[in-house]
Amino acid sequence: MEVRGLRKEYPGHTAVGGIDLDIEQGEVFALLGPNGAGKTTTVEILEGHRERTSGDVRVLGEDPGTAGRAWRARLGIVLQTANDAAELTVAETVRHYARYYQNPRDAEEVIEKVGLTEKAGARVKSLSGGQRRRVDVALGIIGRPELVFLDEPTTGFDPAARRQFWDLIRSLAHEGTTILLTTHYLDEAEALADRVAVITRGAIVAEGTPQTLGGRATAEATVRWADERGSHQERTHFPAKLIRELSADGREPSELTVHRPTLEETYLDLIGEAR
Ligand SMILES: Nc1ncnc2c1ncn2[C@@H]1O[C@H](COP(=O)(O)OP(=O)(O)OP(=O)(O)O)[C@@H](O)[C@H]1O
Repeated sequence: MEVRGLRKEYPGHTAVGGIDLDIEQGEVFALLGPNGAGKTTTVEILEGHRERTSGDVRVLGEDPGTAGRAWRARLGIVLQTANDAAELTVAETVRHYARYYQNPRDAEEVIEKVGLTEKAGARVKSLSGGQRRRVDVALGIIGRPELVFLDEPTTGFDPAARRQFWDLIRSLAHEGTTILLTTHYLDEAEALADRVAVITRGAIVAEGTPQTLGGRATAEATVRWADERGSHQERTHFPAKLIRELSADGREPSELTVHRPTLEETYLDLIGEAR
């Protein structure tokens, strides 16, 4: 996917102010940013669900503004919640959506992948919020999409369901599916994404791997340790050198830790929020 100079203007308000993005096939890419930053607007333009004001956009080789049904069938879109089929059971709903695609995944397999096998016969409307969200995910992947858009996919999931969902995303990526995800959970971005971009006020302020975003990997480290004189901490760009000095002549500094900014701290710095 290639995006160049993407802009979306609303009367009196620029929601997306000219962003560039390149996402490779098979990549898991996370879009991070505070409420109102422009993530959903961007994603909806890429999905072909919203018109852009200007900029060049290519998704699976086509312009989402003009691409047709055949293109759409190659996408998997996890909507914020498809409640229209709530009277149907989980299995009926998934089978129903499968019929829209030429080469769908097996419905039972997808239900199992999202961890709803025990609820396959239950009506969608009887499910909990997190279970419904899993149905949304099932519907997003039933058509064997080449590219999946996930807008805050794990909101409302319990911790075990999130871990299970992460495994599912990893297995899709392993099969070569491209994934574009928005999330407010930094641990989710760190666990899943090959690359992340931070968007704030309609602009991308940083982009990179979760490990290196915003200079994280080489940021000043805080080294903490203790000795007979008490606890110490020192900030340094050269933690290994400091530790070599501390452990000279065979001493072993106790309670030794090296802390570099977490993804969350880096993110909060980037969006200009005080830690
Ligand atoms: N139809 C619209 N008309 C006018 N302004 C809009 C419209 N849709 C979105 N906006 C504005 O565009 C900006 C970006 O919104 P968007 O939904 O893309 O943010 P977001 O990053 O997805 O936020 P969140 O994390 O809350 O989902 C916001 O300031 C929003 O108020």
